[in-house]
Amino acid sequence: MTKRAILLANLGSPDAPDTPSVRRYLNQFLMDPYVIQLPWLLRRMIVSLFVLPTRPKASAHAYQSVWTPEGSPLIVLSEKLKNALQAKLPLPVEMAMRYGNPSIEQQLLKITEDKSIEEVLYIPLYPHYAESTVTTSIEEAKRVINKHKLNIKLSVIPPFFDDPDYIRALVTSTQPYLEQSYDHIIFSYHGLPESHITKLDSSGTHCLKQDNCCQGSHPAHKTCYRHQVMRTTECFAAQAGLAKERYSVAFQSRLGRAKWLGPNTEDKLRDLAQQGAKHVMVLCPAFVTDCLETLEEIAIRGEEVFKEAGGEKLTLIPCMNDDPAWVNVLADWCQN
Ligand SMILES: C=CC1=C(C)c2cc3[nH]c(cc4nc(cc5[nH]c(cc1n2)c(C)c5CCC(=O)O)C(CCC(=O)O)=C4C)c(C)c3C=C
Ligand SMILES: [Fe+2]
Ligand SMILES: [Fe+2]
Repeated sequence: MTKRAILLANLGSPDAPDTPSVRRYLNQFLMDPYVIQLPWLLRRMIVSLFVLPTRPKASAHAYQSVWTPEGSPLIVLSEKLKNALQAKLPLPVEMAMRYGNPSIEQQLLKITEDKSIEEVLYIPLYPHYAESTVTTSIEEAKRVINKHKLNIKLSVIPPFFDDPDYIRALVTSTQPYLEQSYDHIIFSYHGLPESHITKLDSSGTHCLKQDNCCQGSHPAHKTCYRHQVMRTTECFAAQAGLAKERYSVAFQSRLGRAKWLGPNTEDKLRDLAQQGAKHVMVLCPAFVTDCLETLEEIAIRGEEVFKEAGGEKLTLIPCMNDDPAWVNVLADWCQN
């Protein structure tokens, strides 16, 4: 039988919540051509002239508000997930970050120290397809394998946005919150520039051409982030028995001047408060582990926006993190 190891891959955080560390992290992250999809010189100019002079300080401040004694929430929670999965499996399990540490290079080299490993089952921890998450993680793993001539087969778990096991785990981990009383739930997904989606539509006539283009089936949906988040929402609502008027979809974390997917989460929070909602709950299914974007952007800043507009309470529904239902799903995927 093939001897296999598991490598979970998440996005990554700065090494520390200070301005120089955040500057290094943002430089690595935003100079990735899959993230800012512009020619190198233009990307270099935008990152150096418009992002690095101011954003590292502001982001460091945001990171400080959620940093834990053990480190960045994203890294700490990813590590917990890895440990919970390792406890269920007789195979080596490692966790790597696309940006920062522990790097994909470091972890693939660690795995292949055991010369009997023949295959790495690679799990990018993103339910939905995007070049800025899934593709870049896979390409980085391939680069490392080629660079070090590693003698392993890389098998990749594809985006699992409508996988029934994933949906069931998401509903199970959310259930205690669904039982509370609330006015509305926002499914807040990380946003994307619209061009990241339209450029992958080989027909050139489908993606984002109409409001309802993401419904039904179309070959372009294999790489359509918007379709995939709509499917997750639809499957979740069906499984949890959520009525249509009790939830909506919005997109967070917009950056820069390009046109991003909408509606924007902050605008949605304001609208809901102005329509009289007092208690909103926010679920962020684009992330499987809590991170800056959930703990700071939604639970701290989102709550401020909601309250300033007249709302009373915002509840962030935690990501699946190391919930046993999710760990069991991952363990099944690893064994089959
Ligand atoms: C053009 C910029 C960005 C794209 C495209 C993008 C896509 C994208 N990101 C995630 C998941 C995460 N992003 C996180 C932080 C973060 N994202 C961007 C920019 C883009 N993301 C920046 C600049 C940052 C850093 C923080 C900041 O300065 O705002 C994180 C959290 C990291 C952490 O340490 O906690 C996650 C997770 C997805 C899923 C996605 C595309 C679908
Ligand atoms: Fe991001
Ligand atoms: Fe679409």
